[in-house]
Amino acid sequence: MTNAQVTLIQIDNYGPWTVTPEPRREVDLQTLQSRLYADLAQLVGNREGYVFFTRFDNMIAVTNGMDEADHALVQESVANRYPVTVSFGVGVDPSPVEALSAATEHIQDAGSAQAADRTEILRGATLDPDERTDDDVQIAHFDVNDATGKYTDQLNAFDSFIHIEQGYAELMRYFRRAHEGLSFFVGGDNVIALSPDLDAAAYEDAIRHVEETVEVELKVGVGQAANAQTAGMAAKHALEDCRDDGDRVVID
Ligand SMILES: Nc1nc2c(ncn2[C@@H]2O[C@H](COP(=O)(O)OP(=O)(O)OP(=O)(O)O)[C@@H](O)[C@H]2O)c(=O)[nH]1
Repeated sequence: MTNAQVTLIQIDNYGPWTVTPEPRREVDLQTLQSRLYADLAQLVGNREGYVFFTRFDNMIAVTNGMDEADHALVQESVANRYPVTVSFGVGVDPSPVEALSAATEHIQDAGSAQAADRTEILRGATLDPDERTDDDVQIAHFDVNDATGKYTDQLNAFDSFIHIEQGYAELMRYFRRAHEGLSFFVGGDNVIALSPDLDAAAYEDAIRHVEETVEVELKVGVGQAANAQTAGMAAKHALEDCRDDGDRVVID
């Protein structure tokens, strides 16, 4: 049974900061955002979690295994390195959507994303160590079939990008609505999803829907473990099994 611990990461008062005292150079904002993401990926990754960049000013992390003190250390590290701070809301639930909703409520209840006096919030409960199990996190690693042969080596780079993004857009919407999973584009032709306890039929259904709707063919490897890193690595191996055997879905 899954029990996802999801942390919403929000840059504090970032909108006003980007235009104070006047609009800041876009290249500098892009650099700050990508470096902050990279640092968070390391800080959370070193504690066996995953971070997804989503909108960059809001990022979503799978933090099973991290307690409140771990979260506070990450916040402190960001505050020491950057001209901005981050707030964290944490939620736990068998459904990733519900966990993220709880995490979001904690942040929203503390004040607006653009309130100067709402900084470095850390709210919500982490999973009690006694309640942790070896299958709290289900991770699915989706990949477009032969993206290189069909798109990258055939079309111009922008048209390839449109195909990949359309596949992602349809998957993210459908998978959230039909199966309560949260899927995130992670680069190339890859999408990683945080799922509730799903079986192969659910993944078959999602892949069929995307293929029928936007004609993008996917395969998926699925892993389940105590934390995101271990589950994600199992998912990658399952994806290799898909490649070897020509399967669309392999659950580790
Ligand atoms: N983030 C991430 N990106 C990956 C991973 N594996 C591949 N990629 C990216 O995806 C691109 C396409 O690689 P593949 O998915 O292996 O190639 P493909 O042409 O789709 O072939 P098949 O997946 O075997 O059907 C690569 O150029 C990388 O950018 C991964 O594990 N994680």
